[in-house]
Amino acid sequence: MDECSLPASLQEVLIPSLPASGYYIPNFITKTEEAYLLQKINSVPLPSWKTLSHRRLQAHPSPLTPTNALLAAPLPTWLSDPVVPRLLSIPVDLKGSIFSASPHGAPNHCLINEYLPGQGIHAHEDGDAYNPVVATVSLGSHIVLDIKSKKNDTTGEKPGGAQGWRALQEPRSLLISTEELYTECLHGIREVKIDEDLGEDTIANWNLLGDRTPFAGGLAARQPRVSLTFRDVIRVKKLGKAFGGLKR
Ligand SMILES: O=C(O)CCC(=O)C(=O)O
Ligand SMILES: [Fe+2]
Repeated sequence: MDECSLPASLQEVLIPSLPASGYYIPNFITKTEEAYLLQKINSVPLPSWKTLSHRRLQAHPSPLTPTNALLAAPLPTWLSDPVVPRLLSIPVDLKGSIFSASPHGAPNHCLINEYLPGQGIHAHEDGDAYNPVVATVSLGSHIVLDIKSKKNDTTGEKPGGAQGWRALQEPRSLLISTEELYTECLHGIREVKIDEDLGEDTIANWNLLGDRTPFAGGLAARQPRVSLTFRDVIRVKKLGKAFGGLKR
């Protein structure tokens, strides 16, 4: 079977144990769409990749400027279709989409990260260049995203304990982080080849997974994984302005 399955509303796929709104949709894209996206991503000219010490990265339509603005340009169609219209078709609480309240009503930027087994990303926040919604599609492998609160609570304890929370993202799934999950928490991916201790008590979205069988033994070996992270950059500069005004 090669079908995607969408919920009638995002509320149906809210991850209940996270500190604020996180949503998880398994099988958000099909295997055919996953293969197509991977083929397009891997056929870009090599200089389009920015190689970092623990992953490599493409930014579409372009990297942000030093002042965190986006030079106005559409996302490439191969990347936005069908993912973005599908994402916007899911209502939140039966009205509007998860991007309705964001400045452009839709994502205008996508960072593509590639991780080999054993690679990851340190705990960080995505910051205020973006409207606080990030929609991540996973290709090629599962991953465990570690989430922790930035602050201690009033009792001096860290919400979520020292471990924080863990979200398991299956290949072809969509994970959305918004509200305090975006603004008050850090997220990262451990640099391991095998994810361990996977189960109902340790994985926040365990009951929302599409297929728990690959993780039922509590262990899962990672494969190369590519993530598409769609966001709305708040400041967009028209090209004429960015180059000091080409019009006379
Ligand atoms: O690959 C992921 O799922 C996370 C990537 C990420 O946190 C980022 O690009 O800011
Ligand atoms: Fe991030």
